[in-house]
Amino acid sequence: MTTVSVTKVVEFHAAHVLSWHPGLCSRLHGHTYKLEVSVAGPLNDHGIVADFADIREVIKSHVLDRLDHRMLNDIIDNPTAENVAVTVWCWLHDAGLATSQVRLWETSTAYVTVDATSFRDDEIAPGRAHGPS
Ligand SMILES: Nc1nc2c(c(=O)[nH]1)N=C([C@H](O)[C@H](O)COP(=O)(O)OP(=O)(O)OP(=O)(O)O)CN2
Ligand SMILES: [Zn+2]
Repeated sequence: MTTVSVTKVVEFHAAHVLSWHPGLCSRLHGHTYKLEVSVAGPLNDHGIVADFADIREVIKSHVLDRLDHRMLNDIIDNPTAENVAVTVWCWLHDAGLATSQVRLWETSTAYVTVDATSFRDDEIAPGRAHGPS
C-alpha cells in the first residue's frame, strides 16, 4: 500500500551553552528552534495518515512542555542540535508516536535530522530520562 509522510512543524525558544565549543557557542546564548516531526504510513478511512492536531498534541506534551523557554543544559547533557534531536526522537518514540523523521533547525542556516533508519531503541539519549517538569 502507498504510504505518505505527514509533517508537523513547531517552534520553541531555549538557551544553551556548548562548553567545549572553540567559538562563541561556549557562551550562554539562545535559539528559536524549529522542529519538524514526520509520521509516515498508509491512509486511513478518512484519507489521512494521522491528524495534524494529534501529532501536535504529542509534540506539545512530550517535547515543548519539557524544552520551551528552558535552559537546555539542565535537561540534556551537552545540548548540541544533534543531542537535542536524538532526545526528542526518543521522547516521541517512548510516547508511542510512529515517527519517521525528526528535523531540528537550530538556526535558519543549520539543521540536523534523525530518521527511523538511524535510531537504536536501546540508545540512552542525553535527556531521555527526564520527564516533564
Ligand atoms: N554540529 C554542530 N555544530 C554546531 C552546533 C551544533 O549543535 N551542532 N551548535 C553550534 C552553536 O550552538 C551555534 O549556536 C550555531 O552555530 P552556527 O550555525 O555556526 O551559527 P551562526 O548563526 O553563527 O551561523 P552563520 O549562518 O554562519 O551565521 C555551533 N556548531
Ligand atoms: Zn547555540
